Amino acid sequence: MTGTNLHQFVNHGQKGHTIMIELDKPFPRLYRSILDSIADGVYTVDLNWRVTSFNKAAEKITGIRNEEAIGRKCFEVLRSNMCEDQCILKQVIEARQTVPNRPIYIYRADQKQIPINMTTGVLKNADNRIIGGVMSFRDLSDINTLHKELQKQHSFEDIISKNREMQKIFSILPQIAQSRSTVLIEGESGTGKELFARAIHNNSFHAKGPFVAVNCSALPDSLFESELFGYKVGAFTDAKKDKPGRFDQAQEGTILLDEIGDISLAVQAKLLRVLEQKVYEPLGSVEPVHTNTRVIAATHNNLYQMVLDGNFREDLYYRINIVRLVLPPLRDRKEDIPSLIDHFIGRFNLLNGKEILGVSQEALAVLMLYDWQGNVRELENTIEHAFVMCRGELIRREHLPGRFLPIGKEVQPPPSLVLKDIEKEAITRALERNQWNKSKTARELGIHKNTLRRKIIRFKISGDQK
Ligand SMILES: Nc1ncnc2c1ncn2[C@@H]1O[C@H](COP(=O)(O)OP(=O)(O)OP(=O)(O)O)[C@@H](O)[C@H]1O
Repeated sequence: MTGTNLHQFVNHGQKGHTIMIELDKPFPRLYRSILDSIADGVYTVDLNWRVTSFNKAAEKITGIRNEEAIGRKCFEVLRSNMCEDQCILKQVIEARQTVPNRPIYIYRADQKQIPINMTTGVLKNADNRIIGGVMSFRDLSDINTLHKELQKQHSFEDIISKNREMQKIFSILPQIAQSRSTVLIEGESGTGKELFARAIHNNSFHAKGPFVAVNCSALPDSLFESELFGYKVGAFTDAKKDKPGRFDQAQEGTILLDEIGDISLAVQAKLLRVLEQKVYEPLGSVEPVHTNTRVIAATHNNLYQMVLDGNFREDLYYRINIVRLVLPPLRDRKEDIPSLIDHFIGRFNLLNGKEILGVSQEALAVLMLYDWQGNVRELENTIEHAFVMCRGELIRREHLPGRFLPIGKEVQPPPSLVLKDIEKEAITRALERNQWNKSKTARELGIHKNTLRRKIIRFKISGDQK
Protein backbone atom coordinates (compact mmCIF):
# COMPACT_ATOMS: atom_id res chain seq x y z
CA MET A 1 0.00 0.00 0.00
CA THR A 2 3.06 2.28 0.04
CA GLY A 3 2.89 5.09 -2.42
CA THR A 4 -0.84 5.52 -2.11
CA ASN A 5 -2.76 8.06 -0.09
CA LEU A 6 -4.20 5.29 2.04
CA HIS A 7 -1.09 4.30 3.94
CA GLN A 8 -2.42 1.38 5.83
CA PHE A 9 -5.68 -0.45 6.01
CA VAL A 10 -5.90 -2.95 8.81
CA ASN A 11 -8.97 -4.77 9.93
CA HIS A 12 -8.56 -6.40 13.33
CA GLY A 13 -11.88 -8.24 13.22
CA GLN A 14 -13.57 -8.06 16.65
CA LYS A 15 -10.95 -5.58 17.82
CA GLY A 16 -12.12 -3.09 15.19
CA HIS A 17 -10.27 -0.98 12.68
CA THR A 18 -7.29 1.26 12.50
CA ILE A 19 -7.20 3.02 9.19
CA MET A 20 -4.37 5.30 8.25
CA ILE A 21 -5.28 7.75 5.63
CA GLU A 22 -4.47 11.24 4.49
CA LEU A 23 -7.72 13.06 4.33
CA ASP A 24 -6.37 16.14 2.60
CA LYS A 25 -5.56 14.06 -0.47
CA PRO A 26 -8.12 12.59 -2.86
CA PHE A 27 -9.58 9.30 -1.75
CA PRO A 28 -8.16 6.79 -4.24
CA ARG A 29 -10.57 4.91 -6.42
CA LEU A 30 -9.10 1.54 -5.45
CA TYR A 31 -9.88 2.04 -1.79
CA ARG A 32 -13.30 3.44 -2.51
CA SER A 33 -13.96 0.24 -4.47
CA ILE A 34 -12.73 -1.82 -1.52
CA LEU A 35 -14.99 0.05 0.89
CA ASP A 36 -17.92 -0.25 -1.51
CA SER A 37 -17.45 -3.99 -1.73
CA ILE A 38 -17.87 -4.41 2.05
CA ALA A 39 -21.31 -5.57 3.15
CA ASP A 40 -21.19 -3.45 6.33
CA GLY A 41 -21.84 0.26 6.23
CA VAL A 42 -18.55 2.17 6.62
CA TYR A 43 -17.98 5.91 6.91
CA THR A 44 -15.18 8.12 8.07
CA VAL A 45 -15.19 11.57 9.67
CA ASP A 46 -12.55 14.22 10.32
CA LEU A 47 -11.93 15.85 13.69
CA ASN A 48 -14.73 18.35 13.02
CA TRP A 49 -17.16 15.42 12.75
CA ARG A 50 -17.55 16.02 9.00
CA VAL A 51 -18.21 12.90 6.94
CA THR A 52 -15.28 12.27 4.58
CA SER A 53 -16.32 8.94 3.05
CA PHE A 54 -19.56 6.98 2.98
CA ASN A 55 -19.61 3.55 1.32
CA LYS A 56 -22.36 1.90 -0.72
CA ALA A 57 -23.61 -0.29 2.15
CA ALA A 58 -23.91 2.83 4.34
CA GLU A 59 -26.04 4.40 1.59
CA LYS A 60 -28.22 1.29 1.45
CA ILE A 61 -28.71 0.98 5.21
CA THR A 62 -29.37 4.66 5.86
CA GLY A 63 -31.14 5.56 2.62
CA ILE A 64 -28.80 8.59 2.38
CA ARG A 65 -26.75 9.09 -0.78
CA ASN A 66 -22.97 9.51 -0.64
CA GLU A 67 -23.19 13.05 -2.10
CA GLU A 68 -25.70 14.03 0.60
CA ALA A 69 -23.57 12.65 3.42
CA ILE A 70 -20.09 13.89 2.47
CA GLY A 71 -19.18 17.16 4.18
CA ARG A 72 -22.09 17.05 6.64
CA LYS A 73 -21.66 16.57 10.40
CA CYS A 74 -22.00 12.88 11.23
CA PHE A 75 -24.73 13.47 13.84
CA GLU A 76 -26.86 15.17 11.15
CA VAL A 77 -26.46 12.13 8.91
CA LEU A 78 -26.86 9.21 11.35
CA ARG A 79 -28.97 10.85 14.11
CA SER A 80 -28.41 8.03 16.56
CA ASN A 81 -29.80 7.79 20.09
CA MET A 82 -26.19 8.19 21.36
CA CYS A 83 -25.29 11.34 19.39
CA GLU A 84 -26.42 13.94 21.88
CA ASP A 85 -24.76 13.03 25.14
CA GLN A 86 -22.87 9.79 24.65
CA CYS A 87 -21.07 10.25 21.33
CA ILE A 88 -19.11 7.04 20.85
CA LEU A 89 -16.66 8.65 18.48
CA LYS A 90 -15.74 11.25 21.09
CA GLN A 91 -15.10 8.47 23.63
CA VAL A 92 -13.01 6.58 21.08
CA ILE A 93 -10.85 9.57 20.21
CA GLU A 94 -10.38 10.50 23.88
CA ALA A 95 -9.48 6.94 24.89
CA ARG A 96 -7.62 6.26 21.59
CA GLN A 97 -9.31 2.88 21.64
CA THR A 98 -11.74 1.04 19.42
CA VAL A 99 -15.28 0.48 20.72
CA PRO A 100 -16.58 -2.70 19.07
CA ASN A 101 -20.16 -3.86 18.53
CA ARG A 102 -22.28 -1.22 20.22
CA PRO A 103 -26.00 -1.79 19.59
CA ILE A 104 -27.62 1.60 18.91
CA TYR A 105 -30.53 3.07 16.98
CA ILE A 106 -30.24 5.41 14.00
CA TYR A 107 -32.80 7.19 11.87
CA ARG A 108 -32.94 6.40 8.16
CA ALA A 109 -33.68 9.05 5.56
CA ASP A 110 -37.34 7.93 5.59
CA GLN A 111 -37.43 8.67 9.38
CA LYS A 112 -37.65 4.98 10.19
CA GLN A 113 -35.71 4.09 13.32
CA ILE A 114 -33.53 1.00 12.85
CA PRO A 115 -31.23 -0.94 15.19
CA ILE A 116 -27.60 -1.20 14.12
CA ASN A 117 -24.44 -2.65 15.58
CA MET A 118 -21.65 -0.06 15.43
CA THR A 119 -17.89 -0.49 15.70
CA THR A 120 -15.94 2.73 16.06
CA GLY A 121 -12.20 3.20 15.66
CA VAL A 122 -9.69 6.01 15.25
CA LEU A 123 -8.35 7.18 11.96
CA LYS A 124 -4.62 8.03 11.86
CA ASN A 125 -2.36 9.57 9.28
CA ALA A 126 1.09 8.38 8.26
CA ASP A 127 2.65 10.10 11.32
CA ASN A 128 0.34 8.16 13.61
CA ARG A 129 -1.58 11.34 14.42
CA ILE A 130 -5.33 10.97 14.97
CA ILE A 131 -7.16 12.76 12.21
CA GLY A 132 -10.68 11.46 12.66
CA GLY A 133 -12.71 8.31 13.13
CA VAL A 134 -14.04 5.35 11.21
CA MET A 135 -17.36 3.69 11.88
CA SER A 136 -18.55 0.38 10.50
CA PHE A 137 -22.10 -0.72 11.14
CA ARG A 138 -24.50 -3.54 10.44
CA ASP A 139 -28.27 -3.36 10.09
CA LEU A 140 -29.79 -5.51 12.84
CA SER A 141 -33.41 -5.18 11.68
CA ASP A 142 -33.50 -8.64 10.11
CA ILE A 143 -31.72 -10.30 13.03
CA ASN A 144 -34.04 -8.54 15.47
CA THR A 145 -37.05 -9.63 13.42
CA LEU A 146 -35.86 -13.24 13.44
CA HIS A 147 -35.19 -13.05 17.16
CA LYS A 148 -38.68 -11.64 17.70
CA GLU A 149 -40.18 -14.41 15.57
CA LEU A 150 -38.51 -16.96 17.84
CA GLN A 151 -39.66 -15.11 20.92
CA LYS A 152 -43.20 -14.82 19.60
CA GLN A 153 -44.06 -18.24 20.94
CA HIS A 154 -43.44 -16.91 24.43
CA SER A 155 -44.69 -13.41 24.04
CA PHE A 156 -47.54 -11.19 22.96
CA GLU A 157 -46.27 -7.82 21.76
CA ASP A 158 -43.85 -6.85 24.52
CA ILE A 159 -45.36 -9.18 27.10
CA ILE A 160 -43.02 -12.06 27.87
CA SER A 161 -44.21 -15.29 29.48
CA LYS A 162 -43.98 -19.02 29.00
CA ASN A 163 -46.28 -19.65 31.96
CA ARG A 164 -49.26 -21.80 31.07
CA GLU A 165 -51.86 -19.44 32.54
CA MET A 166 -50.33 -16.49 30.72
CA GLN A 167 -50.09 -18.50 27.48
CA LYS A 168 -53.82 -19.18 27.75
CA ILE A 169 -54.43 -15.44 28.06
CA PHE A 170 -52.16 -14.76 25.03
CA SER A 171 -54.21 -17.19 22.97
CA ILE A 172 -57.52 -15.45 23.67
CA LEU A 173 -56.15 -11.90 23.68
CA PRO A 174 -56.76 -11.23 19.95
CA GLN A 175 -60.44 -12.25 20.30
CA ILE A 176 -60.83 -10.14 23.44
CA ALA A 177 -59.17 -7.22 21.70
CA GLN A 178 -61.49 -7.45 18.69
CA SER A 179 -64.63 -7.58 20.78
CA ARG A 180 -66.03 -4.32 22.09
CA SER A 181 -66.63 -5.65 25.58
CA THR A 182 -65.43 -4.11 28.78
CA VAL A 183 -62.48 -6.02 30.21
CA LEU A 184 -61.55 -6.39 33.86
CA ILE A 185 -57.86 -7.14 34.52
CA GLU A 186 -57.01 -8.34 38.01
CA GLY A 187 -53.52 -8.86 39.36
CA GLU A 188 -51.11 -7.66 42.00
CA SER A 189 -49.26 -4.42 41.42
CA GLY A 190 -46.54 -4.79 38.78
CA THR A 191 -47.93 -7.96 37.14
CA GLY A 192 -48.45 -6.18 33.82
CA LYS A 193 -52.08 -5.03 33.92
CA GLU A 194 -51.39 -1.81 32.02
CA LEU A 195 -49.19 -3.70 29.54
CA PHE A 196 -52.09 -6.06 28.79
CA ALA A 197 -54.52 -3.15 28.54
CA ARG A 198 -52.26 -1.50 25.95
CA ALA A 199 -51.92 -4.79 24.04
CA ILE A 200 -55.72 -5.10 23.93
CA HIS A 201 -55.98 -1.52 22.68
CA ASN A 202 -53.24 -2.03 20.04
CA ASN A 203 -55.04 -5.07 18.64
CA SER A 204 -58.55 -3.62 18.74
CA PHE A 205 -60.69 -1.62 16.32
CA HIS A 206 -59.79 1.37 18.51
CA ALA A 207 -56.05 0.99 17.86
CA LYS A 208 -55.84 4.19 15.80
CA GLY A 209 -57.49 6.15 18.59
CA PRO A 210 -55.82 7.26 21.82
CA PHE A 211 -55.06 5.08 24.83
CA VAL A 212 -55.74 7.01 28.03
CA ALA A 213 -54.80 5.58 31.44
CA VAL A 214 -56.43 7.04 34.55
CA ASN A 215 -55.16 6.12 38.01
CA CYS A 216 -58.44 6.19 39.95
CA SER A 217 -56.72 5.82 43.33
CA ALA A 218 -55.02 9.19 42.80
CA LEU A 219 -58.35 10.99 42.28
CA PRO A 220 -60.31 12.24 45.29
CA ASP A 221 -64.12 12.11 44.91
CA SER A 222 -64.30 15.87 44.49
CA LEU A 223 -62.09 15.73 41.36
CA PHE A 224 -63.23 12.45 39.86
CA GLU A 225 -66.14 13.84 37.82
CA SER A 226 -64.33 16.90 36.47
CA GLU A 227 -61.25 14.80 35.61
CA LEU A 228 -63.21 12.07 33.83
CA PHE A 229 -66.05 14.02 32.26
CA GLY A 230 -64.54 17.53 32.03
CA TYR A 231 -66.36 20.78 32.78
CA LYS A 232 -67.88 23.83 31.12
CA VAL A 233 -66.90 27.44 31.76
CA GLY A 234 -68.59 28.72 34.93
CA ALA A 235 -69.27 25.22 36.32
CA PHE A 236 -67.48 26.38 39.48
CA THR A 237 -65.55 29.47 40.54
CA ASP A 238 -62.22 28.47 38.98
CA ALA A 239 -63.72 27.14 35.74
CA LYS A 240 -62.58 30.01 33.49
CA LYS A 241 -62.89 27.97 30.29
CA ASP A 242 -64.18 24.59 29.09
CA LYS A 243 -61.94 21.65 29.98
CA PRO A 244 -62.30 18.31 28.25
CA GLY A 245 -62.27 15.24 30.50
CA ARG A 246 -60.40 11.95 30.08
CA PHE A 247 -63.41 10.34 28.36
CA ASP A 248 -63.28 13.14 25.75
CA GLN A 249 -59.57 12.55 25.27
CA ALA A 250 -60.18 8.84 24.82
CA GLN A 251 -62.96 9.27 22.19
CA GLU A 252 -62.53 6.62 19.45
CA GLY A 253 -59.90 4.98 21.66
CA THR A 254 -59.54 3.12 24.94
CA ILE A 255 -59.67 4.32 28.53
CA LEU A 256 -57.98 2.29 31.26
CA LEU A 257 -59.55 2.85 34.66
CA ASP A 258 -56.67 1.65 36.80
CA GLU A 259 -57.27 0.77 40.46
CA ILE A 260 -61.01 0.85 39.96
CA GLY A 261 -61.43 -0.86 43.34
CA ASP A 262 -60.30 2.37 45.01
CA ILE A 263 -63.25 4.55 43.91
CA SER A 264 -66.01 5.43 46.37
CA LEU A 265 -69.56 4.07 46.14
CA ALA A 266 -70.82 7.53 45.12
CA VAL A 267 -68.40 7.66 42.18
CA GLN A 268 -69.20 4.06 41.27
CA ALA A 269 -72.82 5.11 40.65
CA LYS A 270 -71.70 7.79 38.18
CA LEU A 271 -69.44 5.40 36.36
CA LEU A 272 -72.17 2.80 36.09
CA ARG A 273 -74.32 5.27 34.17
CA VAL A 274 -71.56 5.91 31.62
CA LEU A 275 -70.99 2.20 31.13
CA GLU A 276 -74.69 1.41 30.79
CA GLN A 277 -75.90 4.35 28.74
CA LYS A 278 -72.65 5.42 27.06
CA VAL A 279 -73.38 9.03 27.91
CA TYR A 280 -72.14 11.53 30.45
CA GLU A 281 -72.52 15.23 31.14
CA PRO A 282 -69.52 17.47 31.73
CA LEU A 283 -69.85 19.48 34.97
CA GLY A 284 -71.96 22.57 34.39
CA SER A 285 -73.64 21.15 31.30
CA VAL A 286 -77.01 19.50 30.78
CA GLU A 287 -76.13 18.31 27.29
CA PRO A 288 -75.28 14.60 27.35
CA VAL A 289 -72.13 13.62 25.46
CA HIS A 290 -72.10 10.25 23.73
CA THR A 291 -68.97 8.17 24.24
CA ASN A 292 -67.72 5.29 22.10
CA THR A 293 -64.62 4.75 24.20
CA ARG A 294 -63.66 1.15 24.99
CA VAL A 295 -63.38 0.74 28.76
CA ILE A 296 -60.80 -1.50 30.43
CA ALA A 297 -60.74 -1.64 34.21
CA ALA A 298 -57.83 -2.90 36.31
CA THR A 299 -57.40 -3.59 39.98
CA HIS A 300 -55.06 -5.22 42.47
CA ASN A 301 -58.09 -5.90 44.74
CA ASN A 302 -60.31 -8.92 44.65
CA LEU A 303 -63.37 -7.05 43.36
CA TYR A 304 -65.75 -9.92 44.00
CA GLN A 305 -64.70 -9.99 47.66
CA MET A 306 -65.28 -6.23 47.74
CA VAL A 307 -68.81 -6.84 46.44
CA LEU A 308 -69.39 -9.42 49.18
CA ASP A 309 -68.06 -6.94 51.75
CA GLY A 310 -70.43 -4.25 50.44
CA ASN A 311 -67.58 -2.00 49.24
CA PHE A 312 -68.18 -2.37 45.51
CA ARG A 313 -71.52 -2.15 43.69
CA GLU A 314 -72.64 -5.51 42.42
CA ASP A 315 -74.27 -4.02 39.30
CA LEU A 316 -71.05 -2.19 38.39
CA TYR A 317 -69.04 -5.34 39.06
CA TYR A 318 -71.12 -7.34 36.55
CA ARG A 319 -71.01 -4.43 34.11
CA ILE A 320 -67.20 -4.35 33.99
CA ASN A 321 -66.67 -8.06 34.47
CA ILE A 322 -67.77 -9.05 30.95
CA VAL A 323 -64.33 -10.47 30.24
CA ARG A 324 -62.02 -11.07 33.20
CA LEU A 325 -58.28 -11.67 33.04
CA VAL A 326 -56.37 -12.67 36.15
CA LEU A 327 -52.61 -12.16 35.94
CA PRO A 328 -50.66 -14.50 38.23
CA PRO A 329 -47.99 -12.98 40.48
CA LEU A 330 -44.37 -13.48 39.42
CA ARG A 331 -43.60 -15.77 42.40
CA ASP A 332 -46.12 -18.26 40.90
CA ARG A 333 -44.44 -18.20 37.48
CA LYS A 334 -40.78 -18.17 38.27
CA GLU A 335 -40.07 -19.96 35.00
CA ASP A 336 -40.53 -16.50 33.43
CA ILE A 337 -37.68 -14.91 35.38
CA PRO A 338 -34.77 -15.88 33.04
CA SER A 339 -36.55 -14.67 29.88
CA LEU A 340 -37.77 -11.50 31.58
CA ILE A 341 -34.17 -10.81 32.67
CA ASP A 342 -32.99 -11.30 29.05
CA HIS A 343 -35.78 -9.04 27.82
CA PHE A 344 -34.86 -6.21 30.22
CA ILE A 345 -31.13 -6.61 29.58
CA GLY A 346 -31.79 -6.31 25.83
CA ARG A 347 -33.87 -3.21 26.37
CA PHE A 348 -31.39 -1.53 28.72
CA ASN A 349 -28.46 -2.40 26.42
CA LEU A 350 -30.17 -0.52 23.62
CA LEU A 351 -31.15 2.42 25.81
CA ASN A 352 -27.77 2.79 27.50
CA GLY A 353 -25.50 1.68 24.69
CA LYS A 354 -24.07 -1.08 26.88
CA GLU A 355 -23.29 -4.67 25.94
CA ILE A 356 -24.16 -6.63 29.03
CA LEU A 357 -24.50 -10.28 28.10
CA GLY A 358 -26.48 -11.66 31.03
CA VAL A 359 -26.43 -12.48 34.72
CA SER A 360 -24.02 -14.79 36.56
CA GLN A 361 -25.25 -18.13 37.88
CA GLU A 362 -25.13 -16.90 41.44
CA ALA A 363 -27.10 -13.74 40.61
CA LEU A 364 -29.69 -15.82 38.73
CA ALA A 365 -29.97 -18.17 41.70
CA VAL A 366 -30.82 -15.38 44.14
CA LEU A 367 -33.22 -13.81 41.67
CA MET A 368 -34.96 -17.19 41.24
CA LEU A 369 -35.29 -17.74 44.98
CA TYR A 370 -36.63 -14.25 45.74
CA ASP A 371 -40.33 -13.67 46.45
CA TRP A 372 -41.02 -10.70 44.09
CA GLN A 373 -43.81 -8.98 46.03
CA GLY A 374 -43.46 -6.09 43.54
CA ASN A 375 -43.70 -8.57 40.64
CA VAL A 376 -42.29 -7.81 37.18
CA ARG A 377 -41.90 -4.10 37.96
CA GLU A 378 -39.63 -4.98 40.88
CA LEU A 379 -37.60 -7.32 38.64
CA GLU A 380 -37.30 -4.60 35.98
CA ASN A 381 -36.12 -2.07 38.59
CA THR A 382 -33.66 -4.61 39.99
CA ILE A 383 -32.09 -5.16 36.56
CA GLU A 384 -31.99 -1.40 35.96
CA HIS A 385 -30.13 -0.96 39.28
CA ALA A 386 -27.69 -3.71 38.32
CA PHE A 387 -27.12 -2.01 34.96
CA VAL A 388 -25.95 1.15 36.68
CA MET A 389 -23.62 -0.79 38.98
CA CYS A 390 -22.23 -3.19 36.37
CA ARG A 391 -19.07 -2.14 34.50
CA GLY A 392 -18.36 -5.45 32.81
CA GLU A 393 -20.28 -7.85 30.62
CA LEU A 394 -21.97 -9.91 33.32
CA ILE A 395 -24.32 -8.81 36.08
CA ARG A 396 -23.05 -10.38 39.30
CA ARG A 397 -24.68 -10.69 42.68
CA GLU A 398 -22.75 -7.68 44.01
CA HIS A 399 -24.42 -5.50 41.35
CA LEU A 400 -27.89 -6.31 42.69
CA PRO A 401 -29.65 -4.08 45.27
CA GLY A 402 -28.85 -4.60 48.98
CA ARG A 403 -31.71 -7.00 49.66
CA PHE A 404 -30.06 -9.58 47.40
CA LEU A 405 -26.69 -9.42 49.09
CA PRO A 406 -25.68 -12.18 51.49
CA ILE A 407 -26.96 -10.88 54.84
CA GLY A 408 -30.22 -12.87 55.08
CA LYS A 409 -29.69 -16.63 55.23
CA GLU A 410 -32.69 -17.31 53.04
CA VAL A 411 -31.04 -16.02 49.86
CA GLN A 412 -27.68 -17.73 50.19
CA PRO A 413 -27.32 -20.28 47.43
CA PRO A 414 -24.44 -22.70 47.80
CA PRO A 415 -21.50 -21.39 45.74
CA SER A 416 -21.68 -24.43 43.48
CA LEU A 417 -25.32 -23.77 42.56
CA VAL A 418 -25.80 -24.26 38.84
CA LEU A 419 -28.84 -23.91 36.61
CA LYS A 420 -29.91 -27.54 37.04
CA ASP A 421 -29.89 -27.08 40.86
CA ILE A 422 -32.16 -24.09 40.50
CA GLU A 423 -34.46 -26.09 38.23
CA LYS A 424 -34.47 -28.99 40.69
CA GLU A 425 -35.23 -26.61 43.55
CA ALA A 426 -38.06 -24.93 41.58
CA ILE A 427 -39.60 -28.31 40.66
CA THR A 428 -39.34 -29.66 44.22
CA ARG A 429 -41.01 -26.57 45.64
CA ALA A 430 -43.78 -26.71 43.04
CA LEU A 431 -44.37 -30.40 43.83
CA GLU A 432 -44.57 -29.59 47.53
CA ARG A 433 -47.01 -26.73 46.87
CA ASN A 434 -49.20 -29.10 44.88
CA GLN A 435 -49.00 -32.00 47.38
CA TRP A 436 -46.91 -33.99 44.87
CA ASN A 437 -49.77 -34.01 42.36
CA LYS A 438 -47.84 -34.26 39.09
CA SER A 439 -50.61 -33.00 36.77
CA LYS A 440 -51.16 -29.90 38.88
CA THR A 441 -47.43 -29.28 39.23
CA ALA A 442 -46.84 -29.66 35.49
CA ARG A 443 -49.67 -27.20 34.86
CA GLU A 444 -48.21 -24.69 37.30
CA LEU A 445 -44.74 -24.98 35.79
CA GLY A 446 -46.11 -24.74 32.25
CA ILE A 447 -44.50 -28.02 31.15
CA HIS A 448 -45.92 -31.32 29.92
CA LYS A 449 -46.55 -34.05 32.52
CA ASN A 450 -44.12 -36.38 30.75
CA THR A 451 -41.43 -33.72 30.84
CA LEU A 452 -42.02 -33.32 34.57
CA ARG A 453 -41.74 -37.11 35.05
CA ARG A 454 -38.43 -37.16 33.14
CA LYS A 455 -37.08 -34.28 35.20
CA ILE A 456 -38.12 -35.96 38.48
CA ILE A 457 -36.14 -39.04 37.46
CA ARG A 458 -33.17 -37.07 36.11
CA PHE A 459 -32.89 -34.86 39.21
CA LYS A 460 -33.62 -37.83 41.53
CA ILE A 461 -36.41 -35.88 43.25
CA SER A 462 -38.28 -37.95 45.81
CA GLY A 463 -41.14 -37.14 48.19
CA ASP A 464 -39.19 -37.72 51.35
CA GLN A 465 -36.07 -35.81 50.43
CA LYS A 466 -36.95 -32.64 52.32
N1 LIG B 1 -44.86 -10.12 31.12
C1 LIG B 1 -44.15 -9.00 31.02
N2 LIG B 1 -43.21 -8.91 30.06
C2 LIG B 1 -42.45 -7.79 29.94
N3 LIG B 1 -42.57 -6.73 30.74
C3 LIG B 1 -43.48 -6.75 31.71
C4 LIG B 1 -44.33 -7.88 31.88
N4 LIG B 1 -45.17 -7.63 32.91
C5 LIG B 1 -44.87 -6.40 33.36
N5 LIG B 1 -43.87 -5.86 32.64
C6 LIG B 1 -43.24 -4.55 32.87
O1 LIG B 1 -43.30 -4.30 34.27
C7 LIG B 1 -43.68 -2.97 34.54
C8 LIG B 1 -44.98 -2.95 35.33
O2 LIG B 1 -46.06 -3.35 34.47
P1 LIG B 1 -47.50 -2.65 34.51
O3 LIG B 1 -47.37 -1.17 34.77
O4 LIG B 1 -48.24 -3.06 33.30
O5 LIG B 1 -48.06 -3.36 35.82
P2 LIG B 1 -49.45 -3.06 36.57
O6 LIG B 1 -49.98 -4.39 36.97
O7 LIG B 1 -50.33 -2.18 35.73
O8 LIG B 1 -48.93 -2.27 37.85
P3 LIG B 1 -49.80 -1.31 38.82
O9 LIG B 1 -50.93 -2.12 39.34
O10 LIG B 1 -48.83 -0.96 39.90
O11 LIG B 1 -50.21 -0.14 37.99
C9 LIG B 1 -43.79 -2.25 33.20
O12 LIG B 1 -42.58 -1.59 32.92
C10 LIG B 1 -44.02 -3.39 32.22
O13 LIG B 1 -43.50 -3.05 30.96
